[in-house]
Amino acid sequence: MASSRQFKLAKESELRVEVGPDMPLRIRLFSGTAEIFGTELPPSNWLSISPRSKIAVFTWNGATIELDGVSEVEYVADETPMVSYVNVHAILDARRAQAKASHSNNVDSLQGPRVIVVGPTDSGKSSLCKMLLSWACKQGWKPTYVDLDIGQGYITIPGCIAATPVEMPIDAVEGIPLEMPIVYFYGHTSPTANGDLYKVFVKELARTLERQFSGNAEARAAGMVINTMGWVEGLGYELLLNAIDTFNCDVVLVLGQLNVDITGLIDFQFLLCKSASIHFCLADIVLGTCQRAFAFLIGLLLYCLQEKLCSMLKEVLKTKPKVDVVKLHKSGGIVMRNQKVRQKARSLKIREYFYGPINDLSPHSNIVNFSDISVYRIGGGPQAPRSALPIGAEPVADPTRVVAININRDLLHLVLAVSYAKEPDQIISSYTNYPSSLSDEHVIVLSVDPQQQQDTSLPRLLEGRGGFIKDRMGVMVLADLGVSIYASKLACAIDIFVHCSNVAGYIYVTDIDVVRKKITYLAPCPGELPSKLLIVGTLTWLEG
Ligand SMILES: Nc1ncnc2c1ncn2[C@@H]1O[C@H](COP(=O)(O)OP(=O)(O)OP(=O)(O)O)[C@@H](O)[C@H]1O
Repeated sequence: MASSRQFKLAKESELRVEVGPDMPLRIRLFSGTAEIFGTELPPSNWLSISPRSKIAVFTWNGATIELDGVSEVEYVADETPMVSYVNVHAILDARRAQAKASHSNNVDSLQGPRVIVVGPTDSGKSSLCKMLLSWACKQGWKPTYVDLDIGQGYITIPGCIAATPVEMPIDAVEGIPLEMPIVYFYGHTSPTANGDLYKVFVKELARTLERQFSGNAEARAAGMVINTMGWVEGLGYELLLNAIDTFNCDVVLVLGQLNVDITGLIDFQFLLCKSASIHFCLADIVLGTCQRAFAFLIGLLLYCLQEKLCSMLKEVLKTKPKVDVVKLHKSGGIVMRNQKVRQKARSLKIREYFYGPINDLSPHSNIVNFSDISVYRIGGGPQAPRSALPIGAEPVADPTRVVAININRDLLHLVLAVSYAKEPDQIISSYTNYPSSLSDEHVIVLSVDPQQQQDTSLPRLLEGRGGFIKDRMGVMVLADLGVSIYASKLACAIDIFVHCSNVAGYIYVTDIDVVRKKITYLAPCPGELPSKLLIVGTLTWLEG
């Protein structure tokens, strides 16, 4: 659909648009008021919406919207879940005010709402997060956005766990301005690559935010909005529970309930045929029926997943009366994305990092010698020798071990993170915190020097460097780095803290010259890298 055209929206309706793959689409508020995912459109100005975007322009009181350029799909829908979303916002707003008042009155200071949005893939989690954040900003709050979605990360690039304060409604084109985001580079787009490392980063991020909140009552009262992955079964579910617990969440919003908007589907069907004056032929009817049946089945699947997720969460969280689990409809405008489309979305997000959301940035190509940088992978390598493990236990890979890797052509087309760490052992380091008195809560297997296997005295262990903690065979295992393991039936509760370095940014490897030992990379800005310590995962990108 090309050329300029207008849509008159009645109150509480929305214009849904899917931009084509090649050209941006221009959009303008002609009259009335309207918003894109919680951010109001400025009057009269044309906005350029990036290719492949799918957006909804919603109006509370009625508006006329003008479009200019090519789109794949555009239609108006008057059934939306927006009223339920804004009701959630109103409750969160009241809790923020309560938290602020408790701080000013010097009574026991309450924390602002910590909302986690969960649901299957394509249930509208990121869009709802944007709305809740933008509406909160409109009321003058500065909530913290936490993005745990390594598959379709919004704050920087996929493969990261990140957080940033949001100080103004999120720009529909440019996204969140990133002043000082906290970013940990996990390096993979699936948690199966290293689920333990994912948890380590989640814990570290929660701890860092907690520290910031303790010195900033305003940010604490504004609370957090946490986006999550769409994987809600098996390990995905375990990681959700872990996140709810680690961030001390008190509101769990479960998205995905079936709300099949039949009129929307029919409209969509018309639009697919790309003609307003459509003449149904048999093929159209068959195609339409298949699509409706397919959409219905997908909807049913989502419904089952959401029902199951919601009842599982309610059951598990019933011991925590302060946690509200709320089920919400997903919007009928969301189109399911297949693996290929999701991969393309990831690729666009990485491109956006280097070139900007509207191609307004110029990345720089640089060349360095192999000897000028060091590349590390996190995870892998044996945790401890078999001889040092408890009888019957198998050595496992250490999820937080930092391993130096050889630079070779395997790095080609990978995205690497530039660590803020000064030394390799600062990329991830850990320490233990022993309680002042012992309790019977845990049986701990602690590590000691293999040469002195009988030396299991606590003072000696205090000198050791902690590794990671893992629940195995009903015991907690603390594997020490450089010191191997010995089972000692000590009854005590200990905390292990893992400190991870934030990352400064990313580079993309465009060429490796093994003969001249030189690496060519793309960086967002010119000049030397802020650190020579780089982290690699499995995140690839093919430019173009
Ligand atoms: N009301 C709507 N109308 C049209 N498109 C929409 C609407 N709401 C969301 N979308 C689009 O649908 C797509 C999926 O939505 P969103 O990213 O919010 O889902 P998600 O659950 O976070 O997905 P994922 O599981 O991949 O993280 C996005 O491109 C989003 O812009």
